[in-house]
Amino acid sequence: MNVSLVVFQGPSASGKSTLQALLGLPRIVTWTSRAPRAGELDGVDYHFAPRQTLERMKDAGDMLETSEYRGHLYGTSLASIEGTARGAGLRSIVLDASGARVARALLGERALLLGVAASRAECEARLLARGSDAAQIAARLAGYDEEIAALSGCDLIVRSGDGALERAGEIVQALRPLLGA
Ligand SMILES: Nc1ncnc2c1ncn2[C@@H]1O[C@H](COP(=O)(O)OP(=O)(O)OP(=O)(O)O)[C@@H](O)[C@H]1O
Ligand SMILES: Nc1nc2c(ncn2[C@@H]2O[C@H](COP(=O)(O)O)[C@@H](O)[C@H]2O)c(=O)[nH]1
Repeated sequence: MNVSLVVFQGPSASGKSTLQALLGLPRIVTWTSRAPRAGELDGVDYHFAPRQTLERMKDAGDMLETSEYRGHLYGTSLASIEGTARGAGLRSIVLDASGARVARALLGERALLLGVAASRAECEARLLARGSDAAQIAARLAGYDEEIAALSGCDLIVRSGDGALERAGEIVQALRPLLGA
């Protein structure tokens, strides 16, 4: 069975978006009610919208799935996933464990669930470097153990350890043949 969607899953700051960018596949952009971080662009990193907009989309049946994370609503629109369900080429997406389960239910083995792991200390240091304050770091790391445990549902787990980001490039090179990418 050919993979049509690579789903990146893992704790906050484990390196999901970094690996996704290095892999260089077309990305499915999801929706969020949280504010953009410095450098994040609307329509590129996320579709940023007020919670009411996401709730209206959900009520109208326009969302494949939604998830609450640290006081904000996130969701994958049906429109964004439509081509993938029809088999229109390999794409990637970053989702939490509940979203990954929905992708698996929709696409079966055509979804490759890729777990991204890093130690709690590595995630903490990366969150700090990203400019998160102590309360934000504590809130995000509160889910760390559960998010690591949830990686057991993934097809493959990669460790995005600290140090040179070139190591992440090596991970991606190892993945390409598996994906036919
Ligand atoms: N292997 C690595 N070594 C060192 N730093 C890394 C590594 N991977 C990612 N980083 C850095 O850690 C930060 C978080 O990475 P990234 O945004 O990829 O994580 P994420 O899992 O997508 O995070 P979140 O779920 O919180 O959005 C970024 O500043 C990134 O440059
Ligand atoms: N189930 C979904 N999870 C999503 C979606 N978009 C992002 N996410 C996950 O949310 C958290 C937090 O993301 P962040 O950008 O604020 O750090 C992270 O685990 C993402 O994987 C979605 O549409 N559905």
